[in-house]
Amino acid sequence: MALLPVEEALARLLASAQPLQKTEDLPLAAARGRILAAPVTARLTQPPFDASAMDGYALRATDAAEPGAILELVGESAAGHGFDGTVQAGQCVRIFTGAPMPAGADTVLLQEDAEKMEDGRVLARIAVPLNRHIRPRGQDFAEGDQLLTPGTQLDFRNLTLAAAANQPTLTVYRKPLLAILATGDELVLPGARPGASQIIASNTFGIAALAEENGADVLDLGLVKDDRAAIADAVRRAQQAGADVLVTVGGASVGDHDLVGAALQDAGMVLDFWKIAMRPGKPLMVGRLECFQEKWEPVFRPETGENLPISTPVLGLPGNPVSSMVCSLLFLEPLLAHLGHRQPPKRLDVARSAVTLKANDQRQDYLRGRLTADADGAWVAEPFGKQDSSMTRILASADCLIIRPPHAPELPAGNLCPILRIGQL
Ligand SMILES: Nc1nc2c(c(=O)[nH]1)N[C@H]1C(S)=C(S)[C@@H](COP(=O)(O)OP(=O)(O)OC[C@H]3O[C@@H](n4cnc5c(N)ncnc54)[C@H](O)[C@@H]3O)O[C@H]1N2
Ligand code: MOO
Repeated sequence: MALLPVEEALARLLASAQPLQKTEDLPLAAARGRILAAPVTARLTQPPFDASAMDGYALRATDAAEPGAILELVGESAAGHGFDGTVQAGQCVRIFTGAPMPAGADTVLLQEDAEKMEDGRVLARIAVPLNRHIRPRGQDFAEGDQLLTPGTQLDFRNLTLAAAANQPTLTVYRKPLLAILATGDELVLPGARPGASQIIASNTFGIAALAEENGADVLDLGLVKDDRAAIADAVRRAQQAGADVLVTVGGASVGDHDLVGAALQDAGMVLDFWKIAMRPGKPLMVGRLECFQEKWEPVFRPETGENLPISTPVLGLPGNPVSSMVCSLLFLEPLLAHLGHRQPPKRLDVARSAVTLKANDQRQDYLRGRLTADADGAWVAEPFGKQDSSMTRILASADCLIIRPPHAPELPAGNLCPILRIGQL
């Protein structure tokens, strides 16, 4: 059977999954990184009044048209305490940054350009043009303005704006819930003393970290033995918890103990595809669990007028840690972004290969490599000599995956090749 190309597999996975519509209201302080689900509208006009942008004196520009004008000081306007009267001809009011402009005044004399005289009057050393250092009412936004649109990822910039718009809570999309199930009789948790033939289960931790970086919550279903009934039972736990995505780890290949595909189908998974033209990660399995939970409302599609049942995507990842992580980067990350209405990180880049890359076979290869910058600041990628998909230490040292398309001819050193950046972006 021909293996499915990576791009086609990803397109099929994304096409079968609908962005989640569940929302929640969060206080501003808890909303960082979340995706807005409803527009943010200004609940007031900002600034709410004409305000001074500097410390100085508010006056009428016609009174200080020439340097050397002398003005009578009649009061003070401070932030939070405006001046109640009206500035008349020949008068000025002490004013501070952010304070309301008093009625009658139409400009501000900077404190550094003024001199307080012994008799209490104020000398303007310079001519003061009209409207100096005034922030007009509504300069930032007006009540009712739509300031942020759904789909915006909330960060320090737009959270400041939402707060200024007097919105104490924001409606955001709920985080997708990813359930992770690791299978294998040989697995024990980190910290345990492994018996003969046992190994430490590491994949869950990397997958969970990547999922959380991509805006998901994680439900760790723990370690499950190579047993169809036990695996199917764990799948039901994921469904009962309302998981939006299920990831299984291990048991995806063809060995006698690779039972995950059968167990998932026992639990109601409809298989979409299995085995991809990629290395590492060939045994990746993708399917859907139809769900019957009441809390999962059907999705209404206005384009077609139909109600679709919610179906939960299932990714069956291969057990080798590097295969698991490469499949998570290529498939789980874009899937979670799609479900959560967010943009996945921009990992695709190009680099010059530091070595000659050999001709490739039919599987798209993702070689773990190190990145350095050349004298011009362009990336140079060097693959590690060993590419075994069990080697976590090499994965942890890798800054990139060098992509070798199917049937790519030999690429002499110094030529450009596509890469996925996997270190700090
Ligand atoms: N005859 C064939 N054998 C294999 C094929 C094949 O096409 N024909 N494919 C190979 C490829 S490629 C991969 S990748 C592996 C994937 O196998 P499985 O998904 O069935 O994974 P397991 O056999 O369960 O485990 C593989 C390896 O990874 C370790 N493992 C499993 N889970 C974890 C975990 N949570 N944390 C850390 N390590 C884990 C497991 O102990 C094994 O060493 O199959 C090849 N075989
Ligand atoms: O494709 Mo497996 O993922 O070689 O290691």
